Amino acid sequence: MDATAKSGTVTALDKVTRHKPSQEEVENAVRTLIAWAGDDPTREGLIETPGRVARAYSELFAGYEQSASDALSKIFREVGGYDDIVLLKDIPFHSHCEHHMVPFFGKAHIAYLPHEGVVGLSKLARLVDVFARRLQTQETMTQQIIDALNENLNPRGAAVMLEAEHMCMTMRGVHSHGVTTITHRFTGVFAEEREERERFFAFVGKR
Ligand SMILES: Nc1nc2c(ncn2[C@@H]2O[C@H](COP(=O)(O)OP(=O)(O)OP(=O)(O)O)[C@@H](O)[C@H]2O)c(=O)[nH]1
Ligand SMILES: [Zn+2]
Repeated sequence: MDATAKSGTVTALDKVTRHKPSQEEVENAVRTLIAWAGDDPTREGLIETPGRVARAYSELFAGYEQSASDALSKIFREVGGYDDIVLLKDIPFHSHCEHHMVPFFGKAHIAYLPHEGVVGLSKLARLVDVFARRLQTQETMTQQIIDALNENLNPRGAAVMLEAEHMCMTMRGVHSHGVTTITHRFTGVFAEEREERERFFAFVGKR
């Protein structure tokens, strides 16, 4: 799959493979940016910076090497017949906007109504991380998370809400501080039944 496929829906569940530039190419690119910003990439304080930035990028964009289906592959079917809502709220995430490559960060709230079993709770936080650690828009990330839930868990319903602050609006450009962007998607029973949506909003404290 090429990098453009990641903004799709179902195909977004898999790892994104693409030509990976060499370490030398990456470090040269960072040197160019430092010089373009107006500093001297050969001065002592900056000499190791290109290597550090490359290591930091490996971590911040590790999501390209991961897949949502790996995170959600283990299903527990023995839950004593439990089939009511499973909701994780306030899952912290940090991502980067694809327009400016500047951080946006906030909280994700995820719920599903089990059908064929449940997943380990930590896996839902891992799922958010897989997509957060890529270049994103908040809308795409919201859609990718709910697609992954539906694809891997086949739940009776799924709900995802993200609330985030975008540094590209705070630190530059319009300089609007304290703005929270909220995105949400509902599928299955959550999309069909207002009562279920209300329950979701009540649990996440948005009612
Ligand atoms: N819809 C959406 N927009 C985003 C997201 N992150 C950043 N943006 C916006 O992307 C837009 C890019 O607009 P452009 O006009 O192409 O770029 P720009 O000149 O840097 O825009 P300004 O930020 O207004 O200075 C801006 O309005 C950002 O606020 C996101 O997750 N979703
Ligand atoms: Zn931006």
